[in-house]
Amino acid sequence: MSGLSKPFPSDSPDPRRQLRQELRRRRRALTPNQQRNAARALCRRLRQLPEIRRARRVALYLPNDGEIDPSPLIAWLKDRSVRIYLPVLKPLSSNSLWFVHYHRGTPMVRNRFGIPEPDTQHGAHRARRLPTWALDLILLPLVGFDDQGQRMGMGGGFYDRSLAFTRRPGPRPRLLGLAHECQRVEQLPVAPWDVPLDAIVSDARIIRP
Ligand SMILES: Nc1nc2c(c(=O)[nH]1)N(C=O)[C@@H](CNc1ccc(C(=O)N[C@@H](CCC(=O)O)C(=O)O)cc1)CN2
Ligand SMILES: Nc1ncnc2c1ncn2[C@@H]1O[C@H](COP(=O)(O)OP(=O)(O)OP(=O)(O)O)[C@@H](O)[C@H]1O
Repeated sequence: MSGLSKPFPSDSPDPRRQLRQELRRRRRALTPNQQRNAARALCRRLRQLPEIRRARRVALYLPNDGEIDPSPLIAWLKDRSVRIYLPVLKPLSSNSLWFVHYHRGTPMVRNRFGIPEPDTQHGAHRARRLPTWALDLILLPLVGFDDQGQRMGMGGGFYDRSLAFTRRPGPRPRLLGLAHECQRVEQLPVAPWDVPLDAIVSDARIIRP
């Protein structure tokens, strides 16, 4: 690897990586009871937001690694005839995401990180995939956030790559980042590829940048 593409010399630890580890450790330390209460408080807040009340097509995620759980919303969304989508790792290591319709009976497989996702090996998947610009709303899992509305993810750049188009004019989904309140930090560094969010919602607050 050339020295230029390396953000930090290999003999000094990357501070972003250390912070990510610490924030992931915090959310994994939450008890099942704390997780359940946080998910309820989060979903109560989300149900009040215009972004979600207006949406017909919503992408969410199945929680992993202690992430705050948006799945209590699923029944409410279905009652409103909202179509639900899940992120799927795009094959051929482009490190970006597809969004695939998720319903009762969707065949699921575990991706390379062990997270269940709709099985795109099945012939029907093309029809169930929606171009990302056509979603009304994406709920993104966050590892960290700050009061300015900046976010940090798992570090793969999957969401950033998949949402880079939102900086250009044209139709685009609203973006809400979701996190536990314990993932809030004073200030996160901003990277040039970081896609701005419309809001961040935790179990304790809503931040609109
Ligand atoms: N629930 C959920 N689904 C999601 C994401 C997410 O963050 N949360 N993603 C958001 O991008 C995508 C998957 N991205 C991920 C990126 C890294 C790791 C992860 O655990 N990395 C390990 C290293 C694992 C390995 O390389 O074998 C680690 O950092 O410890 C997991 C998911 C799509 N689906
Ligand atoms: N639009 C993009 N095009 C190419 N590479 C990108 C893009 N966005 C991010 N990346 C790369 O992805 C890597 C991870 O980015 P970063 O640490 O910001 O991830 P993250 O925001 O925590 O993850 P995620 O977006 O999956 O939630 C960076 O090294 C960056 O170079």
